[in-house]
Amino acid sequence: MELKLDRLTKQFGAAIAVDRVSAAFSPGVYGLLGANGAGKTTLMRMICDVLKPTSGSVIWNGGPIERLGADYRALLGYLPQDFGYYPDFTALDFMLYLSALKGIDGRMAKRRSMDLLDMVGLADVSKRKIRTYSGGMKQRLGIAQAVINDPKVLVLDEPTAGLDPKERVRFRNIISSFAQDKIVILSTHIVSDVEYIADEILMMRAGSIVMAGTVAQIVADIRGTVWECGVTPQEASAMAASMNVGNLHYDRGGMAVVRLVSDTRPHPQARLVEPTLEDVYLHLFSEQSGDASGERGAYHG
Ligand SMILES: Nc1ncnc2c1ncn2[C@@H]1O[C@H](COP(=O)(O)OP(=O)(O)OP(=O)(O)O)[C@@H](O)[C@H]1O
Repeated sequence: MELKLDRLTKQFGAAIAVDRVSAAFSPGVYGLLGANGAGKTTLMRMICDVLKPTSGSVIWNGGPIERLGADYRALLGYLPQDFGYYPDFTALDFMLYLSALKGIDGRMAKRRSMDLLDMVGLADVSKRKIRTYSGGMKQRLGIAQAVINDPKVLVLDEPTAGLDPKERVRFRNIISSFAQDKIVILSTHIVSDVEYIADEILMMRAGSIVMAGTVAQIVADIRGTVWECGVTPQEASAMAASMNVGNLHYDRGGMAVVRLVSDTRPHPQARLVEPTLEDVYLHLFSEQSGDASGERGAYHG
């Protein structure tokens, strides 16, 4: 079971939204991390065969998906960013409706719909109209509908948008439980959404995958360059203006504690600290970090 992207490219007029992305996915959870506009949605829409690439291809088990057509879509589950929910349907009716569209027969559809609604914690409210659901409940319904056909490939585009921290945790746990024997690709710009559940992280910037690997591999890349130091507020402002400062907070004594990425010791009091995925993200996506894709070279699978 393998999904491959081969120099996948999408151009809108003169703008290149996705630029020769190559990657290979086997069962597991992949976190596609990138700032707004990095090209995540465009990439996912091509993976789901709802947007034709300008060039390059998506290959499922050795065959380009444009040749597989409906056979490929039958093994795909997709939660788009702007998912339409039919507010006057109940969750159960909505699941049954989608089951019918996917050719799942009546009795089986009902059992599976109820099982999935139960799994995402909506069994008790399955007969309530979707318009009465909170954002988190709608997102959980979004996941349930995406897996109604027991997909081999599950693509979730910013599935945690609008969720509170508790719902995010719940959502991550649901995804982890679904992920066995499936390829799950999940896009987000929130590091903690994927830090704990992704087997592999793909960092996307300006249409390219600029880094890929396990959290440990990615983090190792900047080990020895993440510093923390306590400085005066004036020093903190000067550092923020000229260096790649990530987190900054003021302690009770009025001193600033600055966390930053720098190849050299940024301040006499600075001490090296263990890097996190958030440090890598802030480093890659900070405006001052220069062209990280050029610096590190785009990753082509
Ligand atoms: N249909 C379109 N026509 C023209 N430009 C587009 C179209 N879709 C996307 N783009 C452009 O392609 C680039 C990538 O957009 P995309 O939505 O894929 O990014 P993203 O990483 O998913 O961001 P977000 O998290 O904001 O959705 C952006 O510059 C966007 O304006």
